[in-house]
Parts: sequence; C-alpha cells; structure tokens
Amino acid sequence: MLERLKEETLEANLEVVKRGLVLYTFGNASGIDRDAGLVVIKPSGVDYDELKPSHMVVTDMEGNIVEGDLRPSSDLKTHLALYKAFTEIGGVVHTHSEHATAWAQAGRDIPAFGTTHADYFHGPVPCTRPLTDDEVNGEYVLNTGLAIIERFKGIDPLAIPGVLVGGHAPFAWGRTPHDAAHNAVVLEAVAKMAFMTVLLNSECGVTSALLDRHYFRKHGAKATYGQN
Ligand SMILES: O=C(CO)[C@@H](O)[C@@H](O)COP(=O)(O)O
Repeated sequence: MLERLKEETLEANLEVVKRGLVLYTFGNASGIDRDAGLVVIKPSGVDYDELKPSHMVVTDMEGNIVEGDLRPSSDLKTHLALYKAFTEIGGVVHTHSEHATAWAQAGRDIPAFGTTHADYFHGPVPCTRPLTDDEVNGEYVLNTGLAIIERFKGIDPLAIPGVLVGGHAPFAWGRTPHDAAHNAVVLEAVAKMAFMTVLLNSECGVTSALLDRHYFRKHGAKATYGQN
C-alpha cells in the first residue's frame, strides 16, 4: 500500500511538470494513507528529473519522518493541515503555475466566467486574505494551510478543489494524488481563460452571476459567495 502510494505521489509530481506547471524544484505533491495515518510527500529541493519512488518522504500526521533519507517539502505543514481539515481528500498538489499565481499575487478570487470553470470548481476559486504583520512573522507564513482553512469556512473543499494563497501561489486537492494533479492542471487552465476573459470584456462579471445562480445550484454546490 505505502509503496503504491509513493508511486502515485511521484506520478502526481511528474504530471504537473509534464503539463508545464512548475519550474525547477517549485511545487510539491503528496498523498495520504488515512488507515495508516501516514503521508507521502516530495522531498525538498530535489530536481524532478532525478526523482524516484524511493526518494519520497513518509511522515506521520504530526510531520515526524517515518521513512526516507531526504528532507520533506518545505510545504509539509500546509499539506498536513489540509489533510486534517478536509477529511475526504487523498492528495494535495502545490504549484507555481503562471496564471493561477498571477491571480494569487493580485489577491483576487478567480471568477467563474463559464462552464469550463464551473465543471470543476462550483464557485469562484477563492484567494486567501493578506496576512497581518504578526501573521507574517508567525506560524501562518510557514503553514499556509491555516489561511486556506480559514478561507474555506462554509465552503465544501470537494465542490471547489483548489485555492489561491494570496501573495504565493495555488494549491489543489482531490480524492487521490492523481485527482489533485488533474485539478491543479485545470486550475491553471481556468486561471488563464479567466485572465483572457477579463482582458476581452472587463464587464464579464455578469456571466459569473448567471452561472452562480443557475449552474452551481443545479450541481448542488454548497457554497457560492462574492468575489473580492
Ligand atoms: O513555494 C514554495 C515554498 O513554499 C515551494 O513550492 C517551493 O519552493 C518548493 O519547495 P520544496 O522543494 O517542496 O521544499
């Protein structure tokens, strides 16, 4: 089971490279074996070209290394926080994909301008709020999972399987590492389409309101809210 999870997690890491979502060692993917209480995550700073299943780091839910000779990703705390808060997810992927990162740096939710977005994200993709000075010096900056969990109060993480960490970059998740990588790829695609949509028609927020009323309700989305 654990060996298979290492392979699946490696495949998720390599998928986001294959789709052009990460440069060099940016980003990281992880998977969880909830029965064993173990998380498998990409090692920190290792070039994807050299990555092997045996390089993957295994930790318990508190981040203690159970298996592996390399340091776990610097985003481990965020992955662990999301697994504890979103109990139905089985994989998390973090990238610095260009368009989603641009929306994150702009501090804006990605509006749902069309069904391409709405088929995967049943609402605007939320962006976390800017951190206060105290938070920048505290745990929040090391564990962006806390900001994500705060932003997802009242939002079903499986209805909207992705987020923009303000000033940083996107995280996506799913029931498996493969699903998480898939959602990360689609998140970048809808971020790019939304960016171009705004350039083509700055008044296009009307579409988003129509989608919000009709499309999401039809799909039983549990959360809709305004854009910031
Ligand atoms: O953006 C960040 C730091 O949060 C990471 O995605 C990136 O530097 C990759 O770090 P790791 O190699 O996973 O430790």
